[in-house]
Amino acid sequence: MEDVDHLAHERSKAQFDVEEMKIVWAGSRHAFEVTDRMSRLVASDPIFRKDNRTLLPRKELFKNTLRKAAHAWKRIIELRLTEEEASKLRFFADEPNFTELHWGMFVPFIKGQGTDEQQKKWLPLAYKMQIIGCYAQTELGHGSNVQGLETTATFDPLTDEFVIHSPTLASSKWWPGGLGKVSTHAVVFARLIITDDRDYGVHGFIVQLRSLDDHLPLPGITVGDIGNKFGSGAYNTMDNGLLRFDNVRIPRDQMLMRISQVTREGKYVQSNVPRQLVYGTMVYVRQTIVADASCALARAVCIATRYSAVRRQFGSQNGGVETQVIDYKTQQNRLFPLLASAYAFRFVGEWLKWLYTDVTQRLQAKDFSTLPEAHACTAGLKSLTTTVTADSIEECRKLCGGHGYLSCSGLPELFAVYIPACTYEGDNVVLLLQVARFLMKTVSQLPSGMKPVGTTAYLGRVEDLMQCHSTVKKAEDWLNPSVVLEVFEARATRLSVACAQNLSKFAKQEEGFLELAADLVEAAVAHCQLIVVSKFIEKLQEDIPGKGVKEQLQTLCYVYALNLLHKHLGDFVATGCITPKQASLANDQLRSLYSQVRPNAVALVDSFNYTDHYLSSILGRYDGNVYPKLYEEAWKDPLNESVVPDGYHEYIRPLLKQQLRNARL
Ligand SMILES: CCCCCCCCCCCCC/C=C/C(=O)SCCNC(=O)CCNC(=O)[C@H](O)C(C)(C)COP(=O)(O)OP(=O)(O)OC[C@H]1O[C@@H](n2cnc3c(N)ncnc32)[C@H](O)[C@@H]1OP(=O)(O)O
Ligand SMILES: Cc1cc2nc3c(=O)[nH]c(=O)nc-3n(C[C@H](O)[C@H](O)[C@H](O)COP(=O)(O)OP(=O)(O)OC[C@H]3O[C@@H](n4cnc5c(N)ncnc54)[C@H](O)[C@@H]3O)c2cc1C
Repeated sequence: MEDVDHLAHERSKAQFDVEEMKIVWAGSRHAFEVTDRMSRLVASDPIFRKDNRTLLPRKELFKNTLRKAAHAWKRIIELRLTEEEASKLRFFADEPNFTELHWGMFVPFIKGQGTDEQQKKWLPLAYKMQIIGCYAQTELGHGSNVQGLETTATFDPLTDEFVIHSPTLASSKWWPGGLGKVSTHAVVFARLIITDDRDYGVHGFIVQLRSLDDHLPLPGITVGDIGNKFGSGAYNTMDNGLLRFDNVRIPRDQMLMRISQVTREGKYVQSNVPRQLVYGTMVYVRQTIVADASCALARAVCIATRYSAVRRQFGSQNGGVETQVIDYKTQQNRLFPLLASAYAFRFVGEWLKWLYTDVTQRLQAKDFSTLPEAHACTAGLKSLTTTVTADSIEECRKLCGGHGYLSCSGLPELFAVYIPACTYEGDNVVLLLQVARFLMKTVSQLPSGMKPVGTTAYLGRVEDLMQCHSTVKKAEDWLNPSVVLEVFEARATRLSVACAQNLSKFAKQEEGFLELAADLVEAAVAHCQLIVVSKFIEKLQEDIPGKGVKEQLQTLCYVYALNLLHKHLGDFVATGCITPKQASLANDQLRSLYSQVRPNAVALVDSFNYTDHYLSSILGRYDGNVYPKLYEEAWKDPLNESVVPDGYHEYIRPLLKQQLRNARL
């Protein structure tokens, strides 16, 4: 009972309107209403229970996932859910499975790359799940280097077909989710080869893999699961697959032909659009991954914050209660920046969604001017937010001490499910190098008078930003958005310009890129952090209703920015943006901001509006009733089904007897 009181007391200290903050977090009143309804629907349905997930062997685990996915689809149809509601329902069901790839990559790929006729043919089948699709790009030998893929699609003019073939072992498709055991169809990336033996590079094709009658692989197709992955439960609910083609024939009209076409005569026709549009689905998914990062981070932070308020260690005097661990400054210094990051990533995710919608509309009007920026922003922010989120989930585990290591804390499985986000949809370092390429191009165009726009507009003020020195004289001076923004802009500019100057010393730019890659990645990170800070500041310019809500967000914005400044002090001081004295004032200010966050911390994580079902964590329970539930949970473990364990007679008893005999000798 004592623990329950702890959280009620915490909630009573909040200095803002939690219900209004829930709406800010959700993005709108409508989004809040849908999210809330869907999360409760899932939580109240016993088929979606997940407390036994880490204990199931793979085959049972997988079958159970299929059951849940089928049940989710049944509910979506029965309740006539909208696309938005259906996607929320799948999100809260919280179990990686083939439907993510079907709805998240297969359908978007056909929408983005298919002609009107192709969309008319394939989309209705996919929407009704009469076919199930996946995204088969990566191969055993190549993932990052998409241009290096080896699968071939050779046009045969005699039969008007493409022949899909895996010429080497390394060309086997490897990793696609949903491929191993479920998908009937795949979008397959293959090198297009036309009769003249000319290689036209990588293109997307729809290939049927399994019979729609008995689910057996079609002739020429070898397909299976790639095996167990990191952690128990976790991402093993997904059938990541392998796939080989032995001269499999598909009709010509199964090459996705919105961007380029092969005619009946075998002529290659390139529409008047950049060829990079074939990567469009990756841009789309990277943008959704940024939004998901804030959810995963918020989930870990919610668990760690509630538990830190419940957990007490040391400090008891005269038999009184001990100190809540959340009151230790070290705990605050580790936890509150993560809380601030969850909010920061939420807002930058909202902005990125806007950017993606904007670039999509422009592309439809044949305006390709913002495509490079959209690629750089989605790649860079995907990299930044997933790296921070993965590291932060592990930090939250440590913040929960020993109990964080228990499966029932929810953190080990969250970590195991989340960490591949640093790799899929582009390895995070490879993606940062793309951002660096974009920055170097922008800097190199400055002398010709080119005015950068969008997220690189600050580089247009390169001369000022190379010179400026922060004016901060006392700690409170850091509580000024333009002061904060200026130092982040100056640091990003100076790191980029230094890289550009070093690059110019190389005779061949590509050699310079290889040699300076580590510095280039640091410049890219600085640029991406600046985007997050600036979008948080922009969010604060909006009219935000609700008592105290804006003030809390302001505090979190400064925590986010000043903590980054503290962590990357080397950059800020070495590039001369701030002095060591100003850095120390920033740290003083940060400490005082932690004191402002402290009474609001539990309410700030309540604002995520997560159900106990979604959190699946005894440490993060809404009611804070941790110890009795931990005790109860321990007894549910299969090892506790018998008092004396299996194996006692074979292995423990003889050992003990042996010891006894030895002792008597
Ligand atoms: C219950 C919990 C749930 C958790 C939440 C999960 C939800 C989300 C579901 C996710 C499920 C995961 C599924 C995973 C799927 C996958 O992983 S699919 C495979 C993804 N693969 C990759 O991302 C490969 C990464 N590699 C690349 O993207 C590219 O090859 C590259 C490295 C970016 C480019 O290499 P390069 O050789 O330089 O490229 P070129 O092809 O030569 O292009 C050069 C120019 O093109 C520009 N460019 C590159 N990419 C794009 C793009 N996408 N859009 C626009 N422009 C692009 C590039 O900047 C160059 O431009 P210039 O310099 O101007 O020439
Ligand atoms: C859980 C999961 C799900 C996936 N789902 C799918 C899917 O549905 N469909 C699909 O097609 N693929 C999928 N993938 C594959 C995924 O997209 C690739 O694994 C990813 O793009 C990374 O490529 P890679 O494996 O070739 O890594 P590699 O490129 O081999 O990376 C290995 C190391 O080399 C470094 N490196 C590589 N190139 C460079 C460079 N140029 N400069 C500096 N360092 C470099 C990387 O940073 C990394 O440290 C999935 C992967 C995972 C883990």
